[in-house]
Amino acid sequence: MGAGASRNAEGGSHGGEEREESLDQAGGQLYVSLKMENYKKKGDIIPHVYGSVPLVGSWDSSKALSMERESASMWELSFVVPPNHETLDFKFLLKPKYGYTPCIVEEGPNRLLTGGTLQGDARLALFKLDNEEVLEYRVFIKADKVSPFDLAASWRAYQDNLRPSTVRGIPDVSINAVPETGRENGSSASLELDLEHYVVPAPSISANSGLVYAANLAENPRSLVITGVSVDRPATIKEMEIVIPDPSKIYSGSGMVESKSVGTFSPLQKQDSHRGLFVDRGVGSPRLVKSASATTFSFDLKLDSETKNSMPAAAGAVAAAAVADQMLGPKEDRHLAIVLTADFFRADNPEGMEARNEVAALAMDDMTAWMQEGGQVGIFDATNSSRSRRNMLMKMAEGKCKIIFLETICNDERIIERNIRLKIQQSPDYAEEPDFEAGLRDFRNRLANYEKVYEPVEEGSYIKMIDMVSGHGGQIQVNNISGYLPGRIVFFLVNTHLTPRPILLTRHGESRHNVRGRIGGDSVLSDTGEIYAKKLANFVEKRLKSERAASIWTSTLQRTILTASPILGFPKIQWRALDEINAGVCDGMTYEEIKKNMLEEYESRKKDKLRYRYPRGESYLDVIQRLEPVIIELERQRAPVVVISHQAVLRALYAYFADRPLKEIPHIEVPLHTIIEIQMGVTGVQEKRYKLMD
Ligand SMILES: O=P(O)(O)OC[C@H]1O[C@@](CO)(OP(=O)(O)O)[C@@H](O)[C@@H]1O
Repeated sequence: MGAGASRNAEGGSHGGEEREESLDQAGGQLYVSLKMENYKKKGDIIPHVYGSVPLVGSWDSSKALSMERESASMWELSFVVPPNHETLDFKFLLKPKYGYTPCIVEEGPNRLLTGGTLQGDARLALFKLDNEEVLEYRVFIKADKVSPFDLAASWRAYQDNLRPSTVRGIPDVSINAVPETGRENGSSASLELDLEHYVVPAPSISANSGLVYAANLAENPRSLVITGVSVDRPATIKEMEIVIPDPSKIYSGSGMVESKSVGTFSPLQKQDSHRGLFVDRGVGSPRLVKSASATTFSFDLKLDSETKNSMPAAAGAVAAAAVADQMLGPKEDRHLAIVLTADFFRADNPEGMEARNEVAALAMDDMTAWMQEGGQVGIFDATNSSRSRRNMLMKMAEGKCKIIFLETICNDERIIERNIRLKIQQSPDYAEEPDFEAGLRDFRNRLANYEKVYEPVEEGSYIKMIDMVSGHGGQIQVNNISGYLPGRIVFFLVNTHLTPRPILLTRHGESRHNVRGRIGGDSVLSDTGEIYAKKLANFVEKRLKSERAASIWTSTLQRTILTASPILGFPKIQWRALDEINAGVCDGMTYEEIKKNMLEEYESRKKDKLRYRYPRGESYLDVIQRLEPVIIELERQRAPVVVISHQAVLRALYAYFADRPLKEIPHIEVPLHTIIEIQMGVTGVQEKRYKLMD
């Protein structure tokens, strides 16, 4: 493992107190490595470990952790002790390879690890067999304080070397191999083969079930979906966009993030009644509307401007950056626009050109008006492939917003071909074209027309993303970009992609605190919660059976870790950022108790649940802010992720993907024992819910 204060069975310390303390502060955890050595051949007996924490069976020998054979004579087991368990009592026991009995517990007192130090000096484990024979094992115990980064690095090393790690239990990063004997889920926990059986409609308030959020309709070029003009096929496709921030609107005197919103503006939205308002899930944006006629469009903008005093759905990442920008960045960069390029009318069609410029100007006007009302980052979604068009936009933006052009270039014929096909299949542009081949011809002609007028961006501030779609290699060029928020936008763009993959969100199984109506805390699962954990494992096994690269993310609280524990065969990663909202002084209380003993607090929360911060705890806005790295990491992942977290946290995450307004977040329904599947991909974001328990 990586750096860390290390103590071995001899009680020697390999790291100073100072180092240990700094690891504690960095969220270090105790990584325990146990080895047992015995040269006598006892192949039918397997050493196990059981002890005082749920990870090692809570003194239930049937839940003891089995050690792995490291060599002919050596057995090994590694695990990470939950941060809340300062002390770990444990013992070794022997179990037969087949069946549970006899189960022979080692002689002598319990072994005790306190704060990383082993008490006592028991370097032998003695087991009395039935025939009075004593079986002797040499014991090696090592306890290291490790940071989550060390654990993540160990997982990466595992991936690089394709060598199964023996780390098990509940580390920040762990891998549970699927045992040869298969799962031991009880029958009450097994699921139907057909997962569709468990599908339930999303609650009406979320209103997004079955609805496609038109996020990034095609990887390249996004804006081509808005056109209906015929031309030839180019070898490369290019596009650009602009973003506009207004940090002045996002920072209130109270020190909280007050507002931030991101919008996507397409010139064609003004004239094409088929088109929906684009939603860029990555940065939050105006709400999706199914029909974006001029009226709907302005109505939608109005909706957004009404929320100008609130940050839009889970835009914590950008908001944090914008707050910093406000404090640290240049004051003149009030607004920022990202402009898409790649035109759709023929250059030799003067009427078309005029109409096109007119709608572009109208959309730009809309965007700047929206900014005046509180909008911060706007995405001007058009092709803008000629210098003259870009000049026009820059002139219009003068004194109103800062423009960053975003040009994406794709030289990969296969990706272009895939996108063209997706476009014909899924875009409303071709909804009324029954002949797929005719659609293809039309679109290829259109692309050829873009090529004729295309002039690479070489002016102003720009970001060029070259061949970055596949996730392998590629290049990003950044010119004349400064300020915290533009920097964060670059960071976001580098990490985001449209590879289709599901994200499964679920709360932990019912906890004992849930049963008693107590908030927060770190209780274990109720019996019902344990059944859910098994059903979830069953579900994940079926749903992700061919997805070996998938991973399971939990918080650092027991109820999520225990919910994840029956899931086998996938790496598990703990995130402190996924911990439940910190209820501060109210932690462990029921809502009734808060009302009775702290009426003012109760009322304040009721009045403004989003901004209310528990004394010595957190607000929803705080939770949203701390989710930034999780969101970026979820955007970056190309394989499925199962996120097992908590009510408040999942409300915020869900709102980000479903593009729900900020003010709704604290009230979004995220029931227990329900899986929300978010399907990410080139056609936007789709949602499906599964309810595993009645
Ligand atoms: O913001 P509210 O609606 O109080 O919901 C958050 C609460 O949900 C709870 C359950 O009441 O979350 P969870 O069980 O998912 O960890 C509390 O721990 C938490 O304080």
